[in-house]
Amino acid sequence: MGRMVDGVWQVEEVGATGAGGRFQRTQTSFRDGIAPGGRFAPEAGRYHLYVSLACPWAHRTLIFRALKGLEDMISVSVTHWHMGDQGWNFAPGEGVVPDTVNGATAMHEIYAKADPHYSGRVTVPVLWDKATGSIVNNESAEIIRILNSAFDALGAAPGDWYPAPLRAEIEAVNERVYATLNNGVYRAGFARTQAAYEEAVVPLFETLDWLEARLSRQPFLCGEHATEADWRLFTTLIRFDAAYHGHFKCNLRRIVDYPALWDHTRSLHQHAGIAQTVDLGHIKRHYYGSHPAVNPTGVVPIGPALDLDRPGTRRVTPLG
Ligand SMILES: N[C@@H](CCC(=O)N[C@@H](CS)C(=O)NCC(=O)O)C(=O)O
Repeated sequence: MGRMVDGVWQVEEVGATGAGGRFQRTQTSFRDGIAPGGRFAPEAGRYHLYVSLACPWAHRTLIFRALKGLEDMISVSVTHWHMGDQGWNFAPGEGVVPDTVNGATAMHEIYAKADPHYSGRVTVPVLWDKATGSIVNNESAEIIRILNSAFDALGAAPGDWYPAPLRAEIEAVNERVYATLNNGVYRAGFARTQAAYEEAVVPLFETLDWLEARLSRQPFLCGEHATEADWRLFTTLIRFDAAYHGHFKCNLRRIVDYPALWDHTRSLHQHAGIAQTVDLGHIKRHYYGSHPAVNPTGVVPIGPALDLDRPGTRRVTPLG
């Protein structure tokens, strides 16, 4: 684990903390879009995704690549699950897909190639442009919106997961889910004080209760149709019982204890192409193995036994 300072990799401890032992996530820095006539134009074969199968933010982008049928248009490299001194890297391992685009052995080389003076965190996902040799975007919330529509004219699969009539509601749900759940699990897990932990974990379970009530009334977060908001929730829910419940001490309840949330999770997991984006082996080995301050032995639990194949009852279709 580490960060870059003026283009040079520096090793540092995982889970950088701020005031009062609170975990603080830093802003991402490459924020371009893909649009006809722009610096980054839509083109089949031009873009490449760097992901970790363990990472919930990277997982969103793999899901959108699958939803939009972009597998042949956008290539992918998958990092090793273990984030050690070199950060995300391509050491050989089960499910690792090496970097055939830049031949990098670690992700910090990709950031240095995009900007030789880059300072900041080296995170996944990264959307890379093979034509200019640079990073288009490294913010998953923006990458999934790019994938949702930028390749439609080139033959991407139909389906708008961020439809105009539902945008305000999607944003409102995203805001709460991001703050208390997607990022809330990290705030609970990386807290260095009892107060910082409780400050994160209490609202986290309030949000799960709120979501359970919502999903008991309607199949998806914004009504009858699945949207981006459901997929953003899904990447946290699918990791919850396997990693966050134990490793990050989010253990008031499990997702399998919430009938509607568990059904929602299984329904999304069973949607075409999605199960192939989920790797619980990478997920468990990454979390339990990469955070020595949280789990010094690095021992990975064998459970839980999750029946992800029990049929979900919600039919996953976008509005548009
Ligand atoms: N805002 C970013 C966050 C991505 C992120 O934090 N990814 C984690 C992996 S789950 C990472 O790469 N962390 C490495 C680090 O912070 O050094 C996004 O959503 O794309």
